[in-house]
Amino acid sequence: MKDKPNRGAGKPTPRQSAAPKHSATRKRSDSARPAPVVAAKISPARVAAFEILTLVGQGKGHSDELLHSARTEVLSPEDRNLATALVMGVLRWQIALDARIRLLLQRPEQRLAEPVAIALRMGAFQLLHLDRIPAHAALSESVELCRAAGEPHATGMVNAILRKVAAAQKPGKRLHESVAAFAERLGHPQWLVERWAKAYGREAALAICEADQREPADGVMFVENGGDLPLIDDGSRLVAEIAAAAAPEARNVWDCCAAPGGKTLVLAKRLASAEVMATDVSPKRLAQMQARLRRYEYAERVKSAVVDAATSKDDARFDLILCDVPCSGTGTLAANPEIRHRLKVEEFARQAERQKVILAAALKRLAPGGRLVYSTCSLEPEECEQVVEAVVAGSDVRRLEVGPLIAQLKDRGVLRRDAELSSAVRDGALRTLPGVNGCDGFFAVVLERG
Ligand SMILES: C[S@@+](CC[C@H](N)C(=O)[O-])C[C@H]1O[C@@H](n2cnc3c(N)ncnc32)[C@H](O)[C@@H]1O
Repeated sequence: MKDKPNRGAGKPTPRQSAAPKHSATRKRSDSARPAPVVAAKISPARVAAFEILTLVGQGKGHSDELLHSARTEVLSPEDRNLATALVMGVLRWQIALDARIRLLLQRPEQRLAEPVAIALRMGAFQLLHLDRIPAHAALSESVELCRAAGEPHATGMVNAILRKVAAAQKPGKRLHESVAAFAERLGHPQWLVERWAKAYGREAALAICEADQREPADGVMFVENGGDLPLIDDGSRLVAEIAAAAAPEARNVWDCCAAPGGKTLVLAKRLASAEVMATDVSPKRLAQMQARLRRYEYAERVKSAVVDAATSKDDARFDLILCDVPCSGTGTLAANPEIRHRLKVEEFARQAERQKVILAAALKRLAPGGRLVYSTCSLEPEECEQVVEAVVAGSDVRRLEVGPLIAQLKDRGVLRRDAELSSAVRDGALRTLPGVNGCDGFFAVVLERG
């Protein structure tokens, strides 16, 4: 498991909640509401998953936060596991599930009410992807969720569709599949996967989609994992290890977009005699980072503050700056499955604008001869190579190759010798791809001030 920060999840108020109406105290005379007997037929895990999926769909919370909130604390460990599997699984497979469900509707173009759509997705996900759930439980509890959510008229349709899903064969992988076909089969927006196929090739795009549909696994890239080091994705760790290796003698280090602090911890551990300043624009995220840093003795010396890296008037100079900018996060869809449902292509240009401002401002704080690592967890060239090109053009900053730094990390026994990273270096920059390099998709480039 990754050492997730304590996330203070926003607790939806009863008015916000689209939870199935299963109160045991509901009056029988209220015919517009489900009878209390319905509540007994739905497991607490499915009720919680339904509520969380509703909130995520309404943009009222992030799945990870909601799955670590009071909403799931009351569940038994087994129920919490099932709720997590349902929420993350439905978010990962939603596009593929909807496509399958649409084919089974009498009128495929009809728009389903959101509670009905969620009940159907949950049922279809269990039938198609969870081996240990009996089909009758997946089916009947989805029907009851639909009824309890105030959609009793749709229960017959939910029942009929899920019976057809259960009766049909599980979707198989076809030999000759178009990019559009595997994007849908693997629950991704077609436009996004077509971009990846263009940038990285069809096979890599397929590998990315497949990796995004799996639970994130523990890392295998590094010799030492956990213990004194944070358990973070290998790609994230690699960025921080490269930054530390880029300036081993650094005395002043600035992690300018630091929260929740995974890379800060690696920097503090590796650069044991450096002063490390970790800042973030978000007070809430900074507080989460501070709580996390307190768990590591060696991070006691890390100073932290709320700072907008784009507008800070401070003129202190640093030997090493890590500029791990906010981004679309398309390299992290396995851990953040809902990103794909909200993303619009315009987002990349919007992100790029603020990334350029942050990078340009951070570069001004780099001491002569100092090094800056610009990184993202995005797969999109607009947020990666193109930002660096735009900011570095005409400046006294030059790009350094990451290949030799990766080799050094292997020589020093930090990275495993057999870590397959030759394909992760493109044009001198780090470019990891999910499903290809065994970690999330990260981009990093090392810059040096003349
Ligand atoms: C990708 S996350 C950083 C992840 C972090 N480096 C880690 O490894 O745990 C980007 C962070 O940048 C912060 N951020 C966004 N705009 C910023 C700005 N103008 N100045 C400083 N931080 C900013 C966000 O609040 C977010 O915490």
